[in-house]
Amino acid sequence: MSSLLQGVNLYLIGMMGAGKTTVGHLLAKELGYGFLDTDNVIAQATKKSINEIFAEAGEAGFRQIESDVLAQVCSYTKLTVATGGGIVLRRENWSYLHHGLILWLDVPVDILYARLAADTTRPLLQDDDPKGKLRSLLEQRTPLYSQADLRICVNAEETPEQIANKVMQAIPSVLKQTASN
Ligand SMILES: Nc1ncnc2c1ncn2[C@@H]1O[C@H](COP(=O)(O)OP(=O)(O)O)[C@@H](O)[C@H]1O
Ligand SMILES: O=C(O)C1=C[C@@H](OP(=O)(O)O)[C@@H](O)[C@H](O)C1
Ligand SMILES: [Mg+2]
Repeated sequence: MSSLLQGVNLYLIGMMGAGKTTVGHLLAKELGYGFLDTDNVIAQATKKSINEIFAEAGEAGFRQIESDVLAQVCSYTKLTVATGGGIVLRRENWSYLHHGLILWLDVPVDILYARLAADTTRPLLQDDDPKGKLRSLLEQRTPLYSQADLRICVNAEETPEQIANKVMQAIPSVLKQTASN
């Protein structure tokens, strides 16, 4: 499969809690690729947590660092990259993402909420109504996530391993489409 992707990076996009980091790890192993998580790269580079960056620089400050990191990351090959859920917001990020194959993990809000209800590491969810916030973010971002090359819909029962298998099976169909275009 690694030779089939010919070193082209795989970028995972989707909402907070969609499983980009979890499934991304598994896909990297399957593809024989390296793995990067843009949030982890940001935290390592700044020596700050995502919460600290949002508190000190605001969302706009975080988005700038996120774009800078993505610009660096896309100069490498053979990577599976788990992105942050808001990477789709900036137009310039799409020019980087389109260097690779873009995969949307599409997960319903109820599942996202169940996974993240007790999580304190997503600053945008530190809200009086986190479920409503997830719903409005998903509504706002769906037209953007829809621009992915491949959309994988996930249900509540599917394990990360099953989702990774589903992605691996779906990748050839997208490559065929690209080749015939
Ligand atoms: N398929 C899954 N089934 C159950 N829990 C999952 C699944 N995928 C991810 N999780 C859990 O959901 C939470 C968010 O996953 P994560 O990979 O960090 O998502 P993202 O990077 O998209 O925000 C983590 O606690 C993770 O263990
Ligand atoms: O959706 C978002 O705007 C964000 C998602 C987070 O990453 P995950 O999608 O990995 O949770 C992180 O980048 C930051 O908290 C902002
Ligand atoms: Mg993540």
